[in-house]
Amino acid sequence: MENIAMLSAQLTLSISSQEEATKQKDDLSSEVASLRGELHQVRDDRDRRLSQAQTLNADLMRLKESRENSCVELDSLTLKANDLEEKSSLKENQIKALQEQLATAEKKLQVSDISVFETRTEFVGQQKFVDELQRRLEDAEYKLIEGERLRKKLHNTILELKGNIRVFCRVRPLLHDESRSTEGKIFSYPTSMEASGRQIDLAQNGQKHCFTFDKVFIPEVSQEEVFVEISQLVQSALDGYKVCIFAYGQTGSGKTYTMMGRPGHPEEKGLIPRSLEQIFQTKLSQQPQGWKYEMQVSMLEIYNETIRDLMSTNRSSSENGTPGKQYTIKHDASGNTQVSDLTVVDVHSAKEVAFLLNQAANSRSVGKTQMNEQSSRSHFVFTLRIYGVNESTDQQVQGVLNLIDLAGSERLSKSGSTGDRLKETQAINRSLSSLSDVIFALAKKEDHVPFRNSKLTYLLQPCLGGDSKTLMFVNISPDPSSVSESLCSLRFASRVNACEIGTPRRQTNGRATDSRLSYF
Ligand SMILES: Nc1ncnc2c1ncn2[C@@H]1O[C@H](COP(=O)(O)OP(=O)(O)OP(=O)(O)O)[C@@H](O)[C@H]1O
Repeated sequence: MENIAMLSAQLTLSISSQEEATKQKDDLSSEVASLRGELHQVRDDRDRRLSQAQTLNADLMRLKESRENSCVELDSLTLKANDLEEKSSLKENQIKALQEQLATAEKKLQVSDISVFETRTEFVGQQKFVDELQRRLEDAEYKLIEGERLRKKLHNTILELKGNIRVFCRVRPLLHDESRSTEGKIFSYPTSMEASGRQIDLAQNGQKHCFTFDKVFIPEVSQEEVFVEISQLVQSALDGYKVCIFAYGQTGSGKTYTMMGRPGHPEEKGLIPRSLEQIFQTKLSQQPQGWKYEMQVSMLEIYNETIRDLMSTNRSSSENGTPGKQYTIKHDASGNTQVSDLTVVDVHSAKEVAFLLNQAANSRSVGKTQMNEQSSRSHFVFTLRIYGVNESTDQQVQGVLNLIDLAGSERLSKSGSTGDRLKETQAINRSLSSLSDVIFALAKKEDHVPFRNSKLTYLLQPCLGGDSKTLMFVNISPDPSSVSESLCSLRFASRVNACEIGTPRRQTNGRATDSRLSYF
C-alpha cells in the first residue's frame, strides 16, 4: 500500500507536474503566439524600414548624382569666376591707368585753358596790330598805285617830249638743246630800286657790260606779262596815233615768238594776236559811246630787198622765177605812204585777222641756216589801219598799228650761210645796217637821213621820222655761244634807246593830211 500510496502520491505529483507543464506549455504557446505577433510586427516594421531604406538609398543616389553634377558645375563656375576675376583685375588696372591719364589730361587742360586765355588776349592785341598794319599797307598800296600812275604819266610825258624810240629788251629762256653754261651766268639783272626791271648786265671774258632800257624782261616773263606792258601803246592806235612795234635780234632769239607766239598754244600767243583781240574788244566796248570803227589789214614781207604781198592770191608768178608785181613805196606830198598794188582787206573781228595771219605765215619765205632751222629770212610787216568816227560828238580818228618781225640780225660768219642763204644774209644785213644808219643819222640830227637806202627804212620812214609812237623789242638769246651777237644787239638797242626822233602826234578830226604813215 505504501507503494500504491507512493505511486498515487507520485501520480498526483506527476499529474500536478503535467498540469504545470500544460500550463507552462499554454503560457509558452501564448508567449510564442505573442512573440509570433511581435515577430510579425517586427517583420512588417523591418519591411517598411527596408522600403524606407530603399527609398532613402535611391534619394541618396540621386543626391550623389546631383552633387557630382553640382561639383562639375561648380568647377566650371569656379573657372569662370577666376577668369572674370582676372579680367576684372585687368579692367581695374586699365581704369586706373585711364584715371591717371584723365588726371594728367585734366591738368594739361587746365594749363592750356590758362594759355588759351593768354593767347586769346595776345591774339586780340596782335589782331589790332595787324588791322593797323593792314590799314597802313592799304594806304601805302594806294599811294604806290597813285605814284606808279603818276610815274607812268610823267614817263610818257618825258618820252613824248624827248620823242624817244622806246626799247624793251627780252631775254628768252634756254632751249632744251642749248648748253647749260658751266662758266656761270652770262646775264644778270640788278635789282636795286633804280635798275630793277630796266637793267641788264652782260659778262664776257671777265668784263661786265651794263645796259639800261625802258624795260627788261627776264626769261621767266610770260607773253601775257609782256603784253600788259604794251597794251597802252596798242590802245593809242585806237586814239588816233601811229604806232609801230618791231622786234630786232639775231636768228632764234625769240622775235617771232614775241610777235606771233607759239602756234597751237593759246596761252603763249604773241603780241600781234593779243593786240588785235584788245583792239576789237575796245571797238565793241566803245560802241555805246557812239564810236564806229573801220579797220583794214595789209601784210607784206621784204625778202632780199623785194616786197612781197602776203595776202595776194596771185603770188605764183614771182615764185616761178618770172617777175611778179613790182610793189613800190611812195610817200605823197602830205606824208602818206602808199605801197602800190598791195592787197588791203577790210576786217571786222580778231578771228578774221587770225585767219589772215595764218595764211600770211604760210606764205612767208622760210629758209634754213645753221642757227635756226625755221628761221624767217625776211622782214614781216603787219599793218592795221583804223578809221574811227563818233557821230554824236563829230569826232574822227585815224590810227595805224604797224607790227614788224625783222629778219635775224646775225653776222655772216655766225650764220654759216653760203649761196642763196649768203645772198639773203647780205640783204638782211644791208637793210638792218640801213636801219641803224637811219637811226643814228636821226640821233645826230643830220640834214640827210638815208631812208632810201633800203626798202625797210623807206617803208618805215614815217615811223622813224617822227610823229609815231615807236617801240623796239631787242630779243636776246641766253645761249653762251651767242654772247658776241647778244652784245652787238644790246649795243645797237642802247644806241637806239638814246635817239630823239620827234614827238608823236595824234591824228583826229579827219586831219588825214598830217599822217605820214598811212597806206591809204
Ligand atoms: N620767251 C620764250 N619762251 C619760250 N620759248 C621761246 C621764247 N622765245 C623764243 N622761244 C623759242 O625759241 C625758238 C626760237 O624763237 P623764234 O623762232 O621766235 O626766234 P626768231 O628770233 O624769230 O628767229 P628768226 O630770226 O629765225 O625768225 C623757238 O622755238 C621759240 O619757240
